[in-house]
Amino acid sequence: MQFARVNDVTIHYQVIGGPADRPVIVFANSLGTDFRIWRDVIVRLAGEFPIILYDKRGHGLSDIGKTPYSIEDHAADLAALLDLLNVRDAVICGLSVGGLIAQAICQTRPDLVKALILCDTASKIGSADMWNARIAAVEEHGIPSIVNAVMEKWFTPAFRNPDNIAFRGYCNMLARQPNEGYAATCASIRDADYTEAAAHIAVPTLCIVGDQDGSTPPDLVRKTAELIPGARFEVIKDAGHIPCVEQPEALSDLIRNFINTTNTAGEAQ
Ligand SMILES: O=C(O)CCC(=O)CC(=O)O
Repeated sequence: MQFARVNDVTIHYQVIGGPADRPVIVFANSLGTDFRIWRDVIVRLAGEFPIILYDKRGHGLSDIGKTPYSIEDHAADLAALLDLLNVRDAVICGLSVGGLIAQAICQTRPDLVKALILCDTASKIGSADMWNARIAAVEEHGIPSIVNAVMEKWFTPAFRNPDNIAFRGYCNMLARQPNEGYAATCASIRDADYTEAAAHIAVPTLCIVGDQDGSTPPDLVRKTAELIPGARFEVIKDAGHIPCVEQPEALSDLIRNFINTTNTAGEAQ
């Protein structure tokens, strides 16, 4: 296990070595998850690319830190971690709030970003009312009280079969995140809007969405892709909000193909 101290929080991360002449892929996960959600993608891409995974503050084995947070706080943690690891020009693959963090870091630290993969995310996610209701539910009754509702957005009905032990495991993953870190991250999503910034993204970008995503549906992700100059847009079949869990092969193929067809000068071919 690897831990780093950045911005007064302990961050849990993992580095998986790969060919030095290939870009580093940095995976930033979604609300209420830790970096284990990428496992089935990592086993497919390991050996082809160096890989970095991490738990954002308030999630997994990372500290909760001082709350509330902003997306810029999350982005500053990731930037500090990459500085510590001497990483520049990475491909940042962000899922949902991880995609907001990727958009933020693109603005604040463009030297760290060679390309963006925005997975099941948007330039703005949800409304203030929706996030305030979610924060109130978590503060009053804890994350377990919202697990069933959230799972309907995360996964397709086929995956939500009660006999699917992986489904049970991901319910546990969400329920066991710290309430305070989860609620603080909800507030950071509520307050983030990268709609104006999207037009200024100057790196090759791939936007991906599961066809049954209930949190950031295909139309929302398509609209975000349309705001970003030259962005590609792909839909993964039979997936909800977390395609790295439900359709890891399709997602890995899209990531590999995107990187392999993006030249070192930073232009999509
Ligand atoms: O998944 C995220 O990072 C935020 C978007 C969302 O609303 C997902 C959820 O419902 O948990």
